[in-house]
Amino acid sequence: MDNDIEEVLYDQASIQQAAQRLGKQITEDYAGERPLFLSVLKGAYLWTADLIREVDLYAELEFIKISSYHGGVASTDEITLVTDIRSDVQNRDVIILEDIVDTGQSLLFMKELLAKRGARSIKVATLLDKKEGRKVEVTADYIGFDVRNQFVVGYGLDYKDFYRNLPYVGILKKEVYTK
Ligand SMILES: O=P(O)(O)OC[C@H]1O[C@H](OP(=O)(O)OP(=O)(O)O)[C@H](O)[C@@H]1O
Ligand code: HPA
Ligand SMILES: [Mg+2]
Repeated sequence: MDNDIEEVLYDQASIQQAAQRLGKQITEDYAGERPLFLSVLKGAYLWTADLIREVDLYAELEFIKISSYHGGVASTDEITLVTDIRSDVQNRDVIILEDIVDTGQSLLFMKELLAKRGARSIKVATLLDKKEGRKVEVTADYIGFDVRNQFVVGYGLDYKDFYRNLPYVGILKKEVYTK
């Protein structure tokens, strides 16, 4: 797999540092509260595992599965809710956990869904923020790293459902998806 990577952007150590930094911030910001972490599958599974272990709060964890890329390198602009949560988010302080915010459409979908269901507050902690990719206006509150407008994989992020198990985030060589 390493041969398919143009450049490693963030290795395990820098991702751990980002998790520690954001975990500490969330712990301070939510002191005395019991937030609900909502991890967006599949991409956010590793980030979720690392980030929440850096948070010292009575927090709950739920998973929701949505999809828009269907394995490709571009958003289909259509969000499919694959697996919903069963718990009630009404009056809850929800922290959405994402691996990446790119066009922003997945995040906007999530925010609208939670708002409609009566969440008290909604914040977002993302490992990567690709601001140049935005098609809709939406922002994250806790950001690990800003990335340029290139297709990245690893540490949860996929191309055709592969590369999620790379222990780092890297730029996928163009020839891998243009051939
Ligand atoms: O800001 P956007 O352009 O909407 O892109 C961000 C979303 O796209 C990816 O999910 P994907 O649809 O690939 O599903 P996956 O997590 O199962 O890979 C990623 O995990 C985010 O959830
Ligand atoms: O750059 C990306 N890589 C993998 N998945 C993604 N989903 C949105 N942007 C990306
Ligand atoms: Mg994907």
